[in-house]
Amino acid sequence: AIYTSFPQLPTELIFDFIVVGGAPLPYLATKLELHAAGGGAGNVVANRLTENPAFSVLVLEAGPLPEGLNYSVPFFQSYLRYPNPRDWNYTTAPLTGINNQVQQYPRGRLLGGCTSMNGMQYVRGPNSDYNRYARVTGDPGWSWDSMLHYFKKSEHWTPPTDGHKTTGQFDPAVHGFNGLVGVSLSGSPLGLSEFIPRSLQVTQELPDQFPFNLDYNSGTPIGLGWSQNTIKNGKRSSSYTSYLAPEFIARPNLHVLLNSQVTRIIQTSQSPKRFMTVEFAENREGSRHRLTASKEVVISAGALETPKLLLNSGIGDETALRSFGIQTLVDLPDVGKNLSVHVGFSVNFFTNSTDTQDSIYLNETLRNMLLDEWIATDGGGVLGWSSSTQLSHWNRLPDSLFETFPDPSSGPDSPHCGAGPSDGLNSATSSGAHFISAMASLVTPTSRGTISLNTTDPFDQPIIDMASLTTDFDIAALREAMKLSLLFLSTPAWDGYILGPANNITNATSDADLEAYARAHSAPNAHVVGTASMSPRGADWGVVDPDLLVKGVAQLRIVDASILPYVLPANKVTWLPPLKPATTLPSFSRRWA
Ligand SMILES: Cc1cc2nc3c(=O)[nH]c(=O)nc-3n(C[C@H](O)[C@H](O)[C@H](O)COP(=O)(O)OP(=O)(O)OC[C@H]3O[C@@H](n4cnc5c(N)ncnc54)[C@H](O)[C@@H]3O)c2cc1C
Repeated sequence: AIYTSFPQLPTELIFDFIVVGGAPLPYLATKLELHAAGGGAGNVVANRLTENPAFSVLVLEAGPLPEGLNYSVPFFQSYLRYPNPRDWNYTTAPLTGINNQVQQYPRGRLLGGCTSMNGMQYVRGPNSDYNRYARVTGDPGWSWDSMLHYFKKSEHWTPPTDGHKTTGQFDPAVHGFNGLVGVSLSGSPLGLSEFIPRSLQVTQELPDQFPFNLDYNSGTPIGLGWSQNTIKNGKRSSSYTSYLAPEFIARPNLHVLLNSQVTRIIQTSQSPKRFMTVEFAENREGSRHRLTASKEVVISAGALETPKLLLNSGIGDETALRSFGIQTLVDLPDVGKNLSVHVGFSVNFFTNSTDTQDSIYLNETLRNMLLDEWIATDGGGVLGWSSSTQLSHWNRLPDSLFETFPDPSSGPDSPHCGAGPSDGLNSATSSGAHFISAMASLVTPTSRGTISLNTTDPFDQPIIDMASLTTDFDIAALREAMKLSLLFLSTPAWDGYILGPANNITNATSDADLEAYARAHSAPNAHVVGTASMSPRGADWGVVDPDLLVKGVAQLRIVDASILPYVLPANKVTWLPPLKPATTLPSFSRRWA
């Protein structure tokens, strides 16, 4: 059952497992299935554990349910951005690499977490990155060959809503057809008349830089291919809609308590150290409640809240904890360190096409008409697709860059940058114009940030130091990524389609100009990981072992994105702070061609 407040929770219940927060990425979901015998992850853990009627599981979620059409209609994901009462509404610490900007940073505070409000792009990442996880942790269970089976197990490949023939748009051999997370190609006609054929033409005009890739989720993502999204029959497929679907919520041994933020986990034994009790409250002023698990506490609070929760519970760096007057119960210096996040921005061009997604943002009548269609056809039409892009590409950067810098990628099949043109601005706008956007996004960042306490009040946000673009490599690499994006839009394929650039990009003529442009327009994007990183069993660094148990503690597991030692080069910009593009047309020369 789902309860919305603590008094509704039946007092006679006893829980084997208490899960804090719930919303793993698809790839984490699969990993937890890999470890189903020993533990699990967020809603996935709760689902898989309660397959066994002998286990009783409680999920504690800080936020409410995702209610309302915006959470279900894929295209409306842009309307879920800041400010949103179901978002944590964070702001970053000043971003020293991005001209000291303080930026909004979105995170879902609702059941399903970010999977209930994200961009829905389904991108697994390269095989060599999983093999690096296996190498770095000493656990072959993290290798691509081990994971592929679980990717397939978690996935429910679904035909696009328009029923078009998908031969040549994906490789069925690498997909799963019987799992719980819906994945599909676009069923939307948007951009079909011009944008998509022109984009595909680029793969013929510049096959070395932009080869066509049948399926970027096959383990070798380089090239341009058809986007795959976690959408099922034109509706968002989140960890809530899939792993907590009504047939699972009906299980008598699965309980979800909403509006309950865990404020601390409390030590219950010294040798071995156990933290089996969770303390939680509805809000800052609310009464503190406590519940104790008999088998495990499983933390799935995400890469920002998990380290904060550990630190407030006395698990972290002794010196830092002492400065806040918190007694150190487990000295784990790496809690909150190693934050790794993609960074990028969108280069926007005016187009003379009106067949772009801007029309839907600009025209309320059209929007309502499309919504009527979506409702009447139960998910059909343009709104049944995420408001990002139908094609994506991933690229390696030029070898010349690695004469100066070591290559941070996991191997030759792993990209450094993710891009992909978008038919329209990547965010809702009222600028009155039509755009084509070229995302430039660095997906192998070498900058590392931190999450640290700001105060000891668990209802205060932590200090979120993303540290984006603070290494020489990162800024040089983003500059090269930007050149690639501009190159993509410079080919004859776009003749008669692109009118000229917005955002003054033509003023950037030298590398120094491009870097300045990147620093002025970039944002750390929404794919933060690494703040409670895995390391080999017995290592004196890291926070969890490869089976995700917290080092030095028994029966306490972390199963969210914070455990990944490196961010996967597996996505591109899906969120940007609101853009304010110029509405006049600057002069434009195709200098990048
Ligand atoms: C705007 C946006 C767009 C994105 N687009 C994409 C995309 O297109 N494709 C993609 O793969 N990824 C995307 N992502 C990233 C992806 O959604 C996240 O990486 C992923 O959801 C992280 O999962 P998680 O379980 O680590 O944390 P989260 O999804 O953040 O879940 C954590 C959950 O724990 C709850 N919680 C936190 N603290 C507590 C506490 N103390 N007590 C109780 N509950 C707590 C939270 O409310 C939340 O429900 C996007 C993210 C955002 C924000």
